Amino acid sequence: MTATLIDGKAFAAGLRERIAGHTAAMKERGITPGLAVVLVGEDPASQVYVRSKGKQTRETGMNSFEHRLPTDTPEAELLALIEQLNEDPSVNGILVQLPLPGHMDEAAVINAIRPEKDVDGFHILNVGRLATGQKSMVPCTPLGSLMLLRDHLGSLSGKSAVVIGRSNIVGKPMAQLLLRDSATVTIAHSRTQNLPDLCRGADILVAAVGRPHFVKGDWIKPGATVIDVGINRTDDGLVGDVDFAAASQVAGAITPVPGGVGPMTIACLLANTLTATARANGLPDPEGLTP
Ligand SMILES: Nc1nc2c(c(=O)[nH]1)N[C@@H](CN(C=O)c1ccc(C(=O)N[C@@H](CCC(=O)O)C(=O)O)cc1)CN2
Repeated sequence: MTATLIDGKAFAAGLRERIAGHTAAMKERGITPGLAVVLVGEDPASQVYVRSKGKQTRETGMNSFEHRLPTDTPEAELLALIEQLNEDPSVNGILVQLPLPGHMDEAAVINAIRPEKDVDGFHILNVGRLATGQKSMVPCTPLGSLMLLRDHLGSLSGKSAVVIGRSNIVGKPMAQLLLRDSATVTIAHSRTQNLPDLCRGADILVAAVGRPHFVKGDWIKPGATVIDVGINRTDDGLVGDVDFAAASQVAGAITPVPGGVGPMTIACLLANTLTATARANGLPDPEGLTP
């Protein structure tokens, strides 16, 4: 392997330490940040993520409120819970774990969260604010990826970036953040023609396509920085969207799976909760936690 390993697990641990410091300072002023996480159903991966979110929230000194609802919960009941959390002053951040059961309208549920408590950054107002360069809540996985990129590369200005994937959770906001840092951004997807050639021109390659080992080693520009957002459970265990063994012979730097972008997602959720708490209390945004 010739590429530098971008250690998201270590970076996330450092970020959580800084968040714990900010949280302790807030608590001295009588303010305790609170994060409410809502899980509908019993998806095994979601249960693991929600458990980790609660644990890490408590470890950083924040209040954690967990709400678990059965799979067949009527949407109206979930919306009523969100309304209750919107009104609760001890709750600064609200997250509804995705995916939701099929009978629920994801957009309606997300948009029921008060935008200033939308620590996922998925509410339509936060999406619009991010796209227009206004102060917003920023989706956690792209925010974490941006932090890793900046830490490794410094300035992203003028770099050529290709984002593979156009989801609302990762691909689109990732492209917005890269653009905001003055990278030249292309969003690619399953219908993009000549994808390997397109990727070969990228200084920064973000793979968020949800297919194991989709990006091959010979798609990578020598020396490029590769961010693998994929989390694919296979018979060989958890693998990313990038063929790591091959890509790490060509790339300049690469995130592993596990231990790359994944741990940054929850750390950035805590960062967003702290930012939401600061804003709710008329305090400046804590340093280094927002783009
Ligand atoms: N409301 C949301 N739902 C979902 C989001 C989200 O940001 N908001 N993202 C994903 C899942 N997710 C957090 O919810 C998440 C995914 C992965 C990890 C992580 O730490 N991954 C580890 C591996 C953990 C494992 O063994 O499974 C890693 O990559 O090292 C944390 C959070 C979908 N839903």
